[in-house]
Amino acid sequence: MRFWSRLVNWLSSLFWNQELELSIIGLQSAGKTTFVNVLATSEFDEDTIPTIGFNRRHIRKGRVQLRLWDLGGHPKFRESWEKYCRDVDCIVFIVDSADHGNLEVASAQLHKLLSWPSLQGIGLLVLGNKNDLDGALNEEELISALNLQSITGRTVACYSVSAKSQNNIDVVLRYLTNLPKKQRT
Ligand SMILES: Nc1nc2c(ncn2[C@@H]2O[C@H](COP(=O)(O)OP(=O)(O)OP(=O)(O)O)[C@@H](O)[C@H]2O)c(=O)[nH]1
Ligand SMILES: [Mg+2]
Repeated sequence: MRFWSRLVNWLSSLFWNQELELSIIGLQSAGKTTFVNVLATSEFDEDTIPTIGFNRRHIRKGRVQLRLWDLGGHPKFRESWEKYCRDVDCIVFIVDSADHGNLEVASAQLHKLLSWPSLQGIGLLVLGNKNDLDGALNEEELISALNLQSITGRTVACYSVSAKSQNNIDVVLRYLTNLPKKQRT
């Protein structure tokens, strides 16, 4: 029975709308809410306020409905990240790639989160945001600074983006809307 219902779900996903559940995490001020707003409206809105807890957002892109958890990055909200990442299809980690002083903390928080057994195998997309700013790390430098090469047992992708100038946002959107559901290895 389980097999048949899975087969029917898979076949329908080929022809009808797909839903993808994503969690957007990262330190405070990395630009998570800004990024989600840009995905939704294609416009940069400078007037974001720090996210308290989380925002739930649903964004339709073609056949794909993105169901997002935009989580607060302040230290007091980080303990709850795992709870919102357990059942997602992909974890999106956003980092301010020009904020060199916070890269070590960002890396530590990311690896701490990924060590949860409940998150084993869930795909990871790392976005180095704010590449419009001087001194922003490129993708290669980000991979090294966040020690992404040490991550095993899951699919990892990394892009340098700017929510402000919308640089590479189309590439990220293409990546997300082509993700298979429950991208677990
Ligand atoms: N220069 C530049 N500034 C950006 C970019 N993206 C976001 N910002 C700015 O960064 C600041 C923080 O953005 P938010 O989107 O609120 O950050 P957040 O990660 O949601 O922060 P929390 O909700 O506190 O976790 C705002 O002033 C944004 O305008 C970008 O690509 N470039
Ligand atoms: Mg926010």
